[in-house]
Amino acid sequence: MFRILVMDSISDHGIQQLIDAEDVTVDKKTGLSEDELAAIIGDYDALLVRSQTKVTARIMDAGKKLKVVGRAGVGVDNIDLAAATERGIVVINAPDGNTITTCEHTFAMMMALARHIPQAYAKTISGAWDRKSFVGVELRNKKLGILGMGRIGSEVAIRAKAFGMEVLGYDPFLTEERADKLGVKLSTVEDIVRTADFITVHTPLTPETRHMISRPQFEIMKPGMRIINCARGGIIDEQALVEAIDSGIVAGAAFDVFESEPPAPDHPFLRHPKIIVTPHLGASTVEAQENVAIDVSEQVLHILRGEPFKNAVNMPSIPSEVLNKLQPYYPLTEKLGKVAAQLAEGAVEEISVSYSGEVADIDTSSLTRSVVKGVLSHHLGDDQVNLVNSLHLAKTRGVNIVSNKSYTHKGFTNLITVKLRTKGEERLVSGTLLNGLGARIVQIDQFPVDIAPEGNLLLVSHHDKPGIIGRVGTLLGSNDVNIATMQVGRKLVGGEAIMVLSVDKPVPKDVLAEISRLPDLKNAKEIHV
Ligand SMILES: NC(=O)c1ccc[n+]([C@@H]2O[C@H](COP(=O)([O-])OP(=O)(O)OC[C@H]3O[C@@H](n4cnc5c(N)ncnc54)[C@H](O)[C@@H]3O)[C@@H](O)[C@H]2O)c1
Ligand SMILES: O=C(O)CC[C@@H](O)C(=O)O
Repeated sequence: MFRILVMDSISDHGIQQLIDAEDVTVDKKTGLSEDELAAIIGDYDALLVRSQTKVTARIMDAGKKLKVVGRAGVGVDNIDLAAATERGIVVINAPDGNTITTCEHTFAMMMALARHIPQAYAKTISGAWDRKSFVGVELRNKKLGILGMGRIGSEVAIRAKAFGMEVLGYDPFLTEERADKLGVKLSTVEDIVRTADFITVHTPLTPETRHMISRPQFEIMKPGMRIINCARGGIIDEQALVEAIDSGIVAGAAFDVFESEPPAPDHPFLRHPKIIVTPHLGASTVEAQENVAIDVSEQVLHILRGEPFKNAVNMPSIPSEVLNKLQPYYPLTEKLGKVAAQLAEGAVEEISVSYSGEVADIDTSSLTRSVVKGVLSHHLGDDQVNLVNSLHLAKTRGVNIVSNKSYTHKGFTNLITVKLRTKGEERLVSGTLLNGLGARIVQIDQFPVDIAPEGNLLLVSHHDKPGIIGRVGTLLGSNDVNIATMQVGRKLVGGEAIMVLSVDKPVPKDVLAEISRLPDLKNAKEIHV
């Protein structure tokens, strides 16, 4: 008999199949402290949570029988994924069940913002009859910029078209074909920021999306624009937003999520007359809560019964004899994917992985998953992609995956080459495991190099002429950026070349822009590995 613990307010109807199952007993609890949960979790095979319960390493250590943690929702920020993976505990989520509900909440917020509904309601019930203070704007013919065109962003786009809005979308995986199908103009972040009347964000919170809308973006916005966040607190810089509203750039904002939840009682959003808020209600409908609970219950039963399952967001344990052979290649393959993702511009259409030498003798399918994980996690966030779901996520985004093997050695005992094709270009990065030195990148595009894939790398494409290396070094030095190592790769004397510098701290954006403007320099890009 399997024992399942259901925490938080998960829909009773949604978990009915668990209650009905003959091989399962279900206990429901809410509001337990970490100590209280740690004291009882040892009796359970599965734990179901929403976002309230924090599933920490300590809880997992106490959960000696725990095989699966189910998250009734999308974000798994409340679950320690690394700890679960280490302990062989599968973490699953329910990524589809609350898409429509959250999209509808976004629309409710956009309309409430356009027509001042919360403010007008508050004044009316206070006894006033004020029709002058709440003149709104129509959505029709307005430009809506959507940052993040995944499940929720795409649904928002479809509804915005029905309201007669012109929709601009940006997402690293949005191809022109898909944008056309949705009736969305494929745009850049800058385009959206400069021209949109309304902006709504639907990305995960990752290092790349944290404060993706901050002071520099507010400064170039169309005066009178409005902004909505029903995704994750922190994507929009809260302090910078308040300043932009107070200086008259932004006419109003609607937020369902906060950088810290619940927000402190003195949070400036809670008193601002032009900001409307809800307490993370995006997924809170009867339907969505049933959907996510049904989805997660179904998968938990599969896992407990040893049947195939979907929606795992971490890696289940692999038999040790297989893992021993694969283990050294995982960090290399994931890093190759991450580097390739940062080299390529535009939506990724194809990821191709070639294995040659010794590595070709192993079953490389999970290494290909690891490359794809590296590519996708750069955009989707490390907590959303893993070896189990990376190919599935690539497929749902229309990314083609190709892999091939060659048993010749090509100068290295083992060599893995990742090619990324986007609409406009194909970028290549090759790596190897060297005895004693570990993972090395040995080729970028047509240029041979020898770099440890670690930390902050600065990649500079230039013409092979005297003085360039010195000029780049001086600029970095005068801006207090220390160079740890440097490599130059070229095919021909005086031809195209690249310089790869490993630097001790991230290069400030303005310094990067200054480097890009140096004579004989084609491009400078920072890559984080
Ligand atoms: N308010 C709520 O209650 C609620 C409910 C459900 C989901 N969410 C949140 O909404 C967000 C979107 O959920 P989803 O189900 O649509 O996820 P999704 O994974 O389907 O879509 C996210 C999209 O963001 C894109 N993206 C990543 N980095 C980007 C960048 N720098 N610029 C532009 N796009 C980028 C990804 O490529 C992806 O397509 C998540 O943060 C999720 O946690 C909130
Ligand atoms: O209401 C919830 O459980 C949070 C929902 C949402 O933020 C999610 O990530 O699915």
